[in-house]
Amino acid sequence: MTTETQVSQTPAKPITNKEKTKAKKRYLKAKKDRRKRRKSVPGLVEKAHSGLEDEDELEDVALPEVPATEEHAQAGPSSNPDARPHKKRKVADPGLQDPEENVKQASPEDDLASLPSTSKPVPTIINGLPSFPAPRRPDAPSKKTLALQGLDTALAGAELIEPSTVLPIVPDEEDEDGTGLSRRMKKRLRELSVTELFAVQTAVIPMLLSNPRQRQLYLPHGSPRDLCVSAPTGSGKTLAYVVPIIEILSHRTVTRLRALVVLPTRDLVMQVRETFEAVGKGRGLKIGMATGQHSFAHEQAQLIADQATRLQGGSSRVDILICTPGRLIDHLAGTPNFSLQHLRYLVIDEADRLLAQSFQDWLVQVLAATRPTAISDVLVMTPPSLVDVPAADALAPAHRHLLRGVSHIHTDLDEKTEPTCQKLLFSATLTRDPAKIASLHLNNPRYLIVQSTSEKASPDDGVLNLVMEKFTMPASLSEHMIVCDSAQKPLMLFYLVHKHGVSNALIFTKSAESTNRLVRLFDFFESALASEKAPGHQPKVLQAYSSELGAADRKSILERFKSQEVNILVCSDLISRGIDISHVSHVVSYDAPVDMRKYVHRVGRTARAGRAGDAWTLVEEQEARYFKALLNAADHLDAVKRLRVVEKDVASLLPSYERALGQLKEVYAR
Ligand SMILES: Nc1ncnc2c1ncn2[C@@H]1O[C@H](COP(=O)(O)OP(=O)(O)OP(=O)(O)O)[C@@H](O)[C@H]1O
Repeated sequence: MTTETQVSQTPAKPITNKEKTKAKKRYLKAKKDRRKRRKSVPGLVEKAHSGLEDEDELEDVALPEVPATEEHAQAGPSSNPDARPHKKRKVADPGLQDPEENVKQASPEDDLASLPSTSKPVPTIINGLPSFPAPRRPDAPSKKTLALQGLDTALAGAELIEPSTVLPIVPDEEDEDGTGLSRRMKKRLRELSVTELFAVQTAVIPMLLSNPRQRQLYLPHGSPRDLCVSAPTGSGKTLAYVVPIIEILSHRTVTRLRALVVLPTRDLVMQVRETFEAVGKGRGLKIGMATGQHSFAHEQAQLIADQATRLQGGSSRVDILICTPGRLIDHLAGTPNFSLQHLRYLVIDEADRLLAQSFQDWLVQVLAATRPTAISDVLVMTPPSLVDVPAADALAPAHRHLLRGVSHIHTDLDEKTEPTCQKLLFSATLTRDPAKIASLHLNNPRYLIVQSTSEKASPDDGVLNLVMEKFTMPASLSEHMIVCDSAQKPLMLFYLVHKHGVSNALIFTKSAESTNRLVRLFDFFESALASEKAPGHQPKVLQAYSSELGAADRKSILERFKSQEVNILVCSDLISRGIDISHVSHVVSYDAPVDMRKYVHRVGRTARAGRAGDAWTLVEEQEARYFKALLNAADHLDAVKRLRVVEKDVASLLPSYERALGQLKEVYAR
């Protein structure tokens, strides 16, 4: 302690300049010697790098000796003895140099000079070891490549059908045209004004009818191939499945539930039922519906002949059942003898919408019901009062092993039996989701895509368009959009109605609230306009159509619209899918759709079966970017023409509009 204090207290002896110079000389000499020694001992640099030398030495060793480029390496450190020592730079690319190698880098000028004309990075040799070119980030795969990755092989090999394809129906000769249609069916179709088959029908009908084996009701030793069809709105998908089902089921002797058609809404069920009734007229097939419109007991009585006896083969009053998924599940769970074992066809129309509905896992339950279950399961599912007497009654071939009391010894010669249920999926916007497709357990499926192919298009393009949601629109459809302030939307609608002849129209809004408000304003506007015009002026009749209305009201409104008593229906997306009203000549999206699928289905309510139609979308200014991006992503922006409306275009409507607005405000104030 004292020593330390003493030392610290002793004043330091000043070092003279002469002594400083001597010390420096000694230091430089030692340094020079060290360098000489190091040059004579190869591998010292590496040693230094491994931390055996002190930092000062490392710097000295590395700086002049490591060239950054090949040129420097070849020239060697002595090629330019006058060159200024390079400044130490940070290693720019960690992939190019090991950051731990504290080596000197070339100056930027040297870098540029040393780059070959191709400007590609040149391997650098550091002390004999090559350094590799800087790793380059590979180009991102194109959207096309990504979209085609992991595709279902059946989808990748989809068959494309040109939308303009038609096939005239030759009335007299049976199957002269290769369609497999009977003379009777051709006659019926002509009575219904169907004189030619549309594109989707030319592909689907022969596929289901022309092979005699396919016409059988049971195919237990070779299940039929399933079918997925994507075709534009209004292209005739309904007849594509209704006609073959009627043709094949007409050969049946006993009534069994052999065709099940699942649709997303009650309105669609009724519409498809009408088509079945019309095409199957006089064939003796019984067609039933299950939508929940009637009481459950009433529906049970309509569907099942014998609910009292437990029949393993099931019991059915109908050959064809058209239903919504919810009610179907109710019957599977709670209707005795309701069985899907005899199903020959399971049709899922508007398939993408239905597959998106997870309601009680309806699809899993339906598929399970088509397959044979173990006898123990049958007994568990049977109401207790019926357990004792499971009477065998015409089990489907794939279910025969469940037959009680009949012993069967299995041998190697037994062929495996499968249910004969053939799945047919239809949509204008078929799903591309591999998980959803997988959930259907499709049997060796075939994909058909109705889509125009340009000469330049590759065979992949059709599939790619489907996968990338570039859906085909009806050729006879004209599309327009008006970008306006949100407050101007009602005025723009009135402008379309009165200046562009928008009538026989469906107007889509985003909510029931929006529908009600619009209908009120429209009524006020029409009365105000009528009071201004000549006495003969006929105001337009507009009616709301929403889920808030009862089934009977909705039916009556649709009928009044079909008979053109009502000129315009204002509705939600409830009827944006599938509804077929031939005289709809205009569709207005009063509130712009939020996705491309919705857009496709809405505009598809017009321009059906080759008829002309116009679709209009009112886009609020703040939505314009999003809406255009949506169309652009589907390669559809160019098809939608922008209509610019200026003040003078709407000037004559303004007085009535302002009066109507005043009246609406009063109503809401109350
Ligand atoms: N071959 C045909 N000849 C004449 N009209 C036809 C023919 N096929 C279908 N139609 C008519 O075309 C209209 C549209 O048919 P459908 O409702 O089956 O279309 P869709 O493809 O199911 O449309 P969406 O995808 O909108 O449900 C119907 O009115 C139908 O009667």
